[in-house]
Amino acid sequence: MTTITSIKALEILDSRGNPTLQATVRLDSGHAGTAAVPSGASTGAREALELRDGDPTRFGGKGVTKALANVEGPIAAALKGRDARDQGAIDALLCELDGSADKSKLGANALLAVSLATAHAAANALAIPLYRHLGDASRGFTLPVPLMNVMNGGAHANNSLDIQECMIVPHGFERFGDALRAGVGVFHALRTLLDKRGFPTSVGDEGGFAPNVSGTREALDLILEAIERAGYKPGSQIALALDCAASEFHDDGEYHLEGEGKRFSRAEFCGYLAELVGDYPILSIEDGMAEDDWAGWGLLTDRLGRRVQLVGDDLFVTNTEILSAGIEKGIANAILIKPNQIGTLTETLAAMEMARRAGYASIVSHRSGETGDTTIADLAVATACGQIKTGSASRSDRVEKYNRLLAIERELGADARFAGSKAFRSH
Ligand SMILES: C=C(OP(=O)(O)O)C(=O)O
Ligand SMILES: [Mg+2]
Repeated sequence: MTTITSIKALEILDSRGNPTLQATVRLDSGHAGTAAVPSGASTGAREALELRDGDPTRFGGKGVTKALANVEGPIAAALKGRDARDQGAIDALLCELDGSADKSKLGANALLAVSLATAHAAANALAIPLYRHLGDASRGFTLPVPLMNVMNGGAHANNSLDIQECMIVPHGFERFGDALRAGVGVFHALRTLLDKRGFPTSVGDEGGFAPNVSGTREALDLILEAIERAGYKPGSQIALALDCAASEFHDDGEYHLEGEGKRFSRAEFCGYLAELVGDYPILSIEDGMAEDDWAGWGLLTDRLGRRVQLVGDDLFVTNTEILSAGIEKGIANAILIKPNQIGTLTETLAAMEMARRAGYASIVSHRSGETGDTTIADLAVATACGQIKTGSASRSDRVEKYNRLLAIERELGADARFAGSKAFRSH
């Protein structure tokens, strides 16, 4: 009933207009599962490789013809006849087929599209939602707190803001739907406020506004004002989070905030972030130091690790080998989870489990180049990790994930739990 009979791939477009892969896995029962892979802009150097064609005359080298051929060729041949319910064995076979440390032979995009589509196919054949197929009903299903990126900067917009993401965190609510409604209310209030102050209200890659503010503080002041104008309490109901994506402005051992005209040593940048934490209700800072500056990460964790969530994205790239080294050294206290950084669902779940055992939080995340695929919403609920980062409320590629979470909350009814403020209590 769940034996794989065929695998097909389709080149589709992501939210930046670049080609990406969608795979469909069919089973002998007649059921099928489809999934599409996203694509990052501020990628970590140690991410699994996204296979691109490199032909500059077609989509500037970003074509996926080779990855598509790998799905329909060697991957389909090897997986035909396998049981889609055995995700671990399917993913192990995918890794074995590729055989490289960074998935560069077949491409992490080819592998992930098939890995996720297999999970969807199995769930469909079993007639259960994906979160039930991936999760453990005995642990219960928990809706995550949304980390909503309302102000875009860095590699995600062409404005003056060096910090890549300024997010709102609606954690002080009883239900996911209430938290989302509050977050969206702030987004609308921020649009009105920016318009009033003469800023453009066009948006960046993740759907947040992208004004030319004078620096991080002006961005955070505007967001705090929007929270109040929307009728919510900053801090206790809606807090703030940052993704510095600091690897993007780390050069020659220094951190350069070009938009603010400032350069910092690692200790000074640590001090800059500590002052922000002192002055604003910031719950979480992602990539506050560059991925190759582990000494900086040590400083930052010593200074702020007991007060705020410190998230490794480019730092850990959803990779258990790198995460275990970080845990050993005691750096950061949370990991961002992006399935396409590692290439299979099983390896993604392994990173989340390793984090959980070490007391590190996991935040399931989109990429800046997205599709309508909503797998990450089910993944966040299935693992009860408590947090999801999937952009703002103004682009359908982001809204799809929020709408999927609303549907799950409705479906779970009285069994639906919301992670709320508890998601941040470990620090
Ligand atoms: C989502 C992010 O951006 P990208 O997909 O460009 O890495 C991020 O850095 O957390
Ligand atoms: Mg990041």
